[in-house]
Amino acid sequence: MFKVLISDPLSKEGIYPLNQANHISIEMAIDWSQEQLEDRIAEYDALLVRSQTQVTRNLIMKAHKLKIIGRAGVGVDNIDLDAATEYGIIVVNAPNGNTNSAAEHTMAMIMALSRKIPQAYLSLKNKHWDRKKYVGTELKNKTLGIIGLGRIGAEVAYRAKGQRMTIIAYDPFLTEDKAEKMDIRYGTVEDVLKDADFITIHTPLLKETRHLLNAEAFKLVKPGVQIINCARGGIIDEDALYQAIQSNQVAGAALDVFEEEPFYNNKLLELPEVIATPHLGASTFEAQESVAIDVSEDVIRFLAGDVVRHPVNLPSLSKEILSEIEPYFHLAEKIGTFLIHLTNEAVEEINLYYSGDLSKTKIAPITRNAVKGLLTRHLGEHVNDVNALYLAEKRGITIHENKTSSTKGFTNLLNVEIKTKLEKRSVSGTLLNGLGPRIVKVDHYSVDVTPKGHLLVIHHKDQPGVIGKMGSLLATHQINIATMQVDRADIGGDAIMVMTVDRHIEKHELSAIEEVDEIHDATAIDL
Ligand SMILES: NC(=O)C1=CN([C@@H]2O[C@H](COP(=O)(O)OP(=O)(O)OC[C@H]3O[C@@H](n4cnc5c(N)ncnc54)[C@H](O)[C@@H]3O)[C@@H](O)[C@H]2O)C=CC1
Ligand SMILES: O=C(O)CCC(=O)C(=O)O
Repeated sequence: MFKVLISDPLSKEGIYPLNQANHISIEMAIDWSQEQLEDRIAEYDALLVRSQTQVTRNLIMKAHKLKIIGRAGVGVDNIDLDAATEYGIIVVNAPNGNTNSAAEHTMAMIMALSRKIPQAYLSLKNKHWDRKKYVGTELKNKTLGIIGLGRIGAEVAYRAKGQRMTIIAYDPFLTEDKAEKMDIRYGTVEDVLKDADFITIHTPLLKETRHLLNAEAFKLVKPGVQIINCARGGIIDEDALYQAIQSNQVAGAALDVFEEEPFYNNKLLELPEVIATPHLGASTFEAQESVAIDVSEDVIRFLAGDVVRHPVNLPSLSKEILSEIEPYFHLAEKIGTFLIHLTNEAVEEINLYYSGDLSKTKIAPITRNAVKGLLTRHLGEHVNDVNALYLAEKRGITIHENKTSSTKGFTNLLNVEIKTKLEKRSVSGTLLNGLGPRIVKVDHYSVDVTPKGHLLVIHHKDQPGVIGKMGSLLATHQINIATMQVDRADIGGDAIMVMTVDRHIEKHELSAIEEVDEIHDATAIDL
């Protein structure tokens, strides 16, 4: 039974798939303090959050069973992604479910700001009928500057065009061509700051976007500009915004997000030019149901061993590419496991050569599986495709991926080579149509081995009688041979035997094998 902990309010309808799933139990922790979370997190396999729970390194370090963190929403700035990756925990989010709601909220904020609706409502509630104080600004023919033209930014652009606004946008991925197709003006951040009557932000909170709107930026804006932030607190320097409003450089601001959340005191709210909502951009029934369904389904998929749809700390793959490369994951991992048993030295370099069909496909996920196979022998089962490359890099192991056209007669071939201070070892494998994975080369020896079960790899001198001696020796230890492959460099030279046997071979049995004169070494590999 997998235990899922939900620590922020999620839509009941949205978590229906989790409630229905076999082998999954759900526990709610909406009212738990951070200390309670840290005390109990070790019991859970999955954690589902919105933006409130702070998934810190400290929490992650205590989450010994945790395999997946689901963020019901877009921004993952409340999750320590580096720590999650380091501990092999996959993070998934729900990037599409709240786009519409966040864009609609932004439009509501732009209109409320331009027509001073919240201020007028408050005044009326306080029994004042004041029509002079609340004169607004039309949106028609005004310029809306959008910083961050991703999913939400683009939806805001479409809607603002409905208000007959002119749009200027900056996004590092926006090209002039794309802007032209969307019928908007392409500009730099400075262009947006200088030309816009309203500026709305739709970037994630990142190192590069922290305090993107700061005192320097407010010096560049059109006097009287109005600012909207429905993305993340911290993208605007709140002190600088306060000063800019007080000096009338900025006429007003509509804020859904703040540097510190939740808060009960923020000096910006003392300014009559500022209107605000408590992080409500995604708070609609539709968005909440949709994001909760998306993360619940990804958690179910992941716990069932299937591939997730919206990974944050792993590149996501289209269905087509995944179905093409997934069969190689198993082969790559087995090659890695086989190979690491051929050396007792520390690996310094891993070279992967992809040829045939493999040279035409996306190889990074296959590499991760090979590295996972290589590292698991010494680092244990916590190595997975999320942290394999990170763990290799931490250990100073360099990884080189190569695509080659030479197929050596195979339609697809993966050759993995490791280098240590003293030696270079390599194993190649292929996926045979209809027959599954095969190991076809061990160093320079050709073999044909199904990478499955208990293997015994023996390096020996090519002499009459060695194979017979091995058969009798294994028989005295009650070890049954299922398959055997032999290859040699030259007649009477070095040779290899790769056997599949019916059970795990113990250390003392390997020592007995190595006592045979013609045998150089014997290695047991369980795949
Ligand atoms: N208030 C709320 O309840 C909600 C807030 N959000 C926030 O909105 C943000 C945006 O969401 P989406 O549009 O779905 O994400 P997205 O990933 O589709 O778009 C973000 C865009 O920002 C751009 N960007 C990154 N750095 C930039 C920079 N320095 N300058 C300009 N553009 C930059 C990216 O290239 C990308 O196109 C989220 O990261 C989240 O923090 C999202 C949903 C609800
Ligand atoms: O969970 C929420 O309501 C916040 C949504 C949000 O900010 C996001 O999806 O990035």
